[in-house]
Amino acid sequence: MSSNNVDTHEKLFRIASIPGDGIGTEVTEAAIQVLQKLAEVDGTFHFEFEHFDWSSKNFKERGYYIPLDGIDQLKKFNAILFGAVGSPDVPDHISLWGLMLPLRNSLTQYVNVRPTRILRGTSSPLRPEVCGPKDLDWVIIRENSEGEYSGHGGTTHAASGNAVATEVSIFTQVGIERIMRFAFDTAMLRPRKKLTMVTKSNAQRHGMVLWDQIFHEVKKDYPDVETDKMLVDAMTVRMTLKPQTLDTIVATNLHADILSDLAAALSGSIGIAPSSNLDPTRKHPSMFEPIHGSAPDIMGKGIANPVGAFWSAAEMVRWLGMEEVADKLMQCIENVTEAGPRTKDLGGSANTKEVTEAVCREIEKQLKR
Ligand SMILES: NC(=O)C1=CN([C@@H]2O[C@H](COP(=O)(O)OP(=O)(O)OC[C@H]3O[C@@H](n4cnc5c(N)ncnc54)[C@H](O)[C@@H]3O)[C@@H](O)[C@H]2O)C=CC1
Ligand SMILES: CC(=O)C(=O)O
Ligand SMILES: [K+]
Ligand SMILES: [Mn+2]
Repeated sequence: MSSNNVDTHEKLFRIASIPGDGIGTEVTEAAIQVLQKLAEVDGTFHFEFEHFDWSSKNFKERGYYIPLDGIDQLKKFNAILFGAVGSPDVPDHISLWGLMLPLRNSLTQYVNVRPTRILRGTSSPLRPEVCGPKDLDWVIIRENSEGEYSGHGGTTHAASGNAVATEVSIFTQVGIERIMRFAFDTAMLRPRKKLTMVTKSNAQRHGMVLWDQIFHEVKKDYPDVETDKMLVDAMTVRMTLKPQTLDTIVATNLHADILSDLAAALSGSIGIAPSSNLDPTRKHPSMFEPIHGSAPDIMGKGIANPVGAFWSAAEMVRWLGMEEVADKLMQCIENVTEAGPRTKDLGGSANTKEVTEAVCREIEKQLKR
């Protein structure tokens, strides 16, 4: 069927786009271009994008990131494509708590899935004998709603010259159990059926001990999953020196935030790493974004690697139920990481636009019916 002959049976997906700041806007625009090309060439589904200008620039003018009815507006969409938030002229805790974290919290996106592997044609900065192309293939399941990013705490006594600040981590049985079950379910779907749980339950003696206990309980329901546990400090060593011993990983909000940036670097670049902020109940839309931030050091230059945003878009397509299309999009992305053009972080000299156009050409070539 030609793309100008619209069939009423074609699926329509309504996507909210929140590009945010810095390179978030650059890679989101690129991802939308790729998704539109995908829909056009495949011809069995459509995307309708609505753009939300919830940026730091508008925050400075209006005094808010998300308008009062903003979360309700988002609830009408099938999914959300997010860029990044953060600007040198707004304190980072204001921008993160003005946009990113309220979205994850209000839409009960309690899981953050962060897969990492070495894409075709790229390599790890680790020595080849430590990490060959197939030696790093992980999925990090990050708790995305509580823990160290609960936002509870305060500052007092500032005027006394001895300020007191608390940053309270909150761990709940419900929150821990649901992330554990998601992690075990994820491990079950992977060939190695292997789950490593990360905590710091030697020094953090309450919340992390509860993590250990609940992990132990939930494990009984998954006899086919091979498990082990690591303290987060030692985990950084194992990720770096024995990457092939890991597969699925579950960790708290903070620990997994840090470990996933490390994972991205070990797989070649922060610029390729995707994430899915999921509401597994599907009551609310889930949100897809590269794991990187707004990268003020390279914003406006047009050189950001869009691959992390493309991979996130592929995960969105998968979440919307189109497994095969998602796989094809990943193949197209990897055909480009393999043959080039590549951006500077992957050792090339191409800009965002050139990589985006190359992926669009691959889609034309590979998906033409
Ligand atoms: N989910 C979000 O919206 C996140 C927002 N942030 C915010 O972003 C701002 C900058 O944070 P940083 O700590 O500098 O982290 P960052 O991820 O923005 O940048 C770290 C380094 O990686 C490079 N980089 C990141 N993405 C890249 C890409 N696609 N292509 C090529 N190079 C890339 C940057 O140029 C920089 O040198 C801050 O305001 C921070 O709060 C940070 C992380 C996540
Ligand atoms: C905030 C942040 O760094 C992240 O969600 O990855
Ligand atoms: K991001
Ligand atoms: Mn992060």
